[in-house]
Amino acid sequence: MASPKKKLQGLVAATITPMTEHGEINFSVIGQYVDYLVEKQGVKNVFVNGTTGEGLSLSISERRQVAEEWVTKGRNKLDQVVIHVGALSLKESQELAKHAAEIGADGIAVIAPFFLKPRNKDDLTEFLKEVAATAPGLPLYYYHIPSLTGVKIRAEELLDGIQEKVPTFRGLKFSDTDLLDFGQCVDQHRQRHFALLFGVDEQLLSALVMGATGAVGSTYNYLGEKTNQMLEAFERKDLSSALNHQFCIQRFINFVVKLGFGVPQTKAVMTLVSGIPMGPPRLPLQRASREFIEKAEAKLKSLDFLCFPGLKNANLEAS
Ligand SMILES: CC(=O)N[C@H](C=O)[C@@H](O)[C@H](O)[C@H](O)CO
Ligand SMILES: CC(=O)C(=O)O
Repeated sequence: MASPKKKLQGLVAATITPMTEHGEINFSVIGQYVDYLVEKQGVKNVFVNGTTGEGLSLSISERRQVAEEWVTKGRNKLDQVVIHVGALSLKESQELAKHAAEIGADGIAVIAPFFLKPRNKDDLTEFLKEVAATAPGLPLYYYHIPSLTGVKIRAEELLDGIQEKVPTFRGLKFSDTDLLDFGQCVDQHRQRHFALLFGVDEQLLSALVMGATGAVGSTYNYLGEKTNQMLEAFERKDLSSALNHQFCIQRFINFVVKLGFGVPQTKAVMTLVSGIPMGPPRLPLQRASREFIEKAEAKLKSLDFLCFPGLKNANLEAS
């Protein structure tokens, strides 16, 4: 049975899949990437092969290899490695779930199949149950991201009674801006101690107020330290500092969103900030433009000055 003791909390970085200029996975930098997250960003949990990791654009064999590399390189360094195993084919999801269990991952996450879609909560629960059954020792998280899957089944409804059907169910990653739905996930399931992880980084503070137990996101790769400061301020009930941190994060995200922000741009920003080459994305995504990179770099430098007074960020200077 999935161990109930290790609750997934705090920040979870949605990992990028580093690629070479030729579009192959660049496994050689993952060890360095783990160290960077832990040492420079204070982030000790990862969510592998999700949206940011282009998980659905990788082959099953690549997904297995990426998962293995994170588990291996993260050993004794990371707290939890959660592998996203969602796929259009139940068989593929099951294969990936079984593999995640074999390699010693700490949990699995599953998005709703998004081509031939579940019609309702029961169909979706059935799918999750079948995936979960192949990894009975691993906590399972539902990955709710309706803007990308088009599956709009409300999370609050899905949660209702799910543990009776999927005993390893432990929570969800909620990547949506519907705080009524998210709030009701918290409110109606207090006794269950689910991990309710928010996935819209620019709105995390609102979700913390609503009772989020943690967050999974792309920006924690490079704004992890900053976001941790927000979490700490929130913990000590210093809402005005927490809000200042959130606004600082918003200023950057708002700026890049206006330029067009997605996985290719996340890869470029992470390369810039960490110095670790993330490479281009895989088709159909196209690499970020030179213009985007220059503007994002200038913005990061100006925010460094505005939001981190007295803090020298050598990583930015070096890029
Ligand atoms: C659609 C998408 O990729 N969402 C990510 C996680 O779910 C977020 O981490 C965003 O990248 C982030 O909030 C910036 O908008
Ligand atoms: C953001 C996130 O959780 C993902 O990339 O899957």
